[in-house]
Amino acid sequence: MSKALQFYKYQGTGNDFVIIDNRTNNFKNNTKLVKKLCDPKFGIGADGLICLENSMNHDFKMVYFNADGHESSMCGNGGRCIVAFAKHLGIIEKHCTFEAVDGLHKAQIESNGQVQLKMSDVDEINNYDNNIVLDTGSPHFVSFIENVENIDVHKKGADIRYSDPFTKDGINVNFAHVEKDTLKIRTYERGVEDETLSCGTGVTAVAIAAADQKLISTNLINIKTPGGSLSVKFDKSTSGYENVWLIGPAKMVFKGEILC
Ligand SMILES: N[C@H](CCC[C@H](N)C(=O)O)C(=O)O
Repeated sequence: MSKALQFYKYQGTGNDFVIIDNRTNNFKNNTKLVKKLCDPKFGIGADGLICLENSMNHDFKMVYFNADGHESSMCGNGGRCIVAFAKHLGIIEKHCTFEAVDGLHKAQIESNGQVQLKMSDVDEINNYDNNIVLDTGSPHFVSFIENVENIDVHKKGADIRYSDPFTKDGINVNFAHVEKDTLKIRTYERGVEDETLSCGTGVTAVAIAAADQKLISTNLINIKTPGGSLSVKFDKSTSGYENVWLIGPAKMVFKGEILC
């Protein structure tokens, strides 16, 4: 017997998510169900699915699933969207602290509706064949190139994501171009296994990699993705980067019910 599931659809610079208010714990996730809900033909369609759940000591808890149905690492755009959703539900006003897979995140909603999300500190940055590998809550491979418009992101991204040493755990692959202090980025996302219009942890990774490579001279960076504009700010720390914030829009597109 099918049951009606209430859901909300959000997007943050075109990275889109099914969001479920699961404070009652009624939504029993499984890989097959999450994959179907994220499917554009047999379900709602999204890059990922997010459950908002109760937390003992903080405003709420975020549980993130990639479109392949598997629970995954931190989602920066999804983190900004769940904050906007928590405000919609009346759980928070302007500031919040929530639990996620990579620890606690502070966030605040600006008067223009943009959401500032505090990301994890970055303490390890590795070079790999003139590229950069780092983790901003999700693992990222960053390649600075001349022309991001013409690259085949799906093919080149999959080639790297399924190559040793990345094939076992996967990695998100970002192609970026620096123009003065603005970055243009396109991302192949693990777990979507395709290019997404934007990737929040990816944008954060590229901004920090550009600073670490001294390709930019500021610590407040404007980033253009195919889905829209984001900003990243951070401070240098003794071991890497801290006070890392991802800033940008997070919008409810629609809400609905789906039989499942
Ligand atoms: N697909 C990513 C998680 C979501 C990242 C992205 N949607 C973001 O905004 O950070 C991974 O499996 O590492």
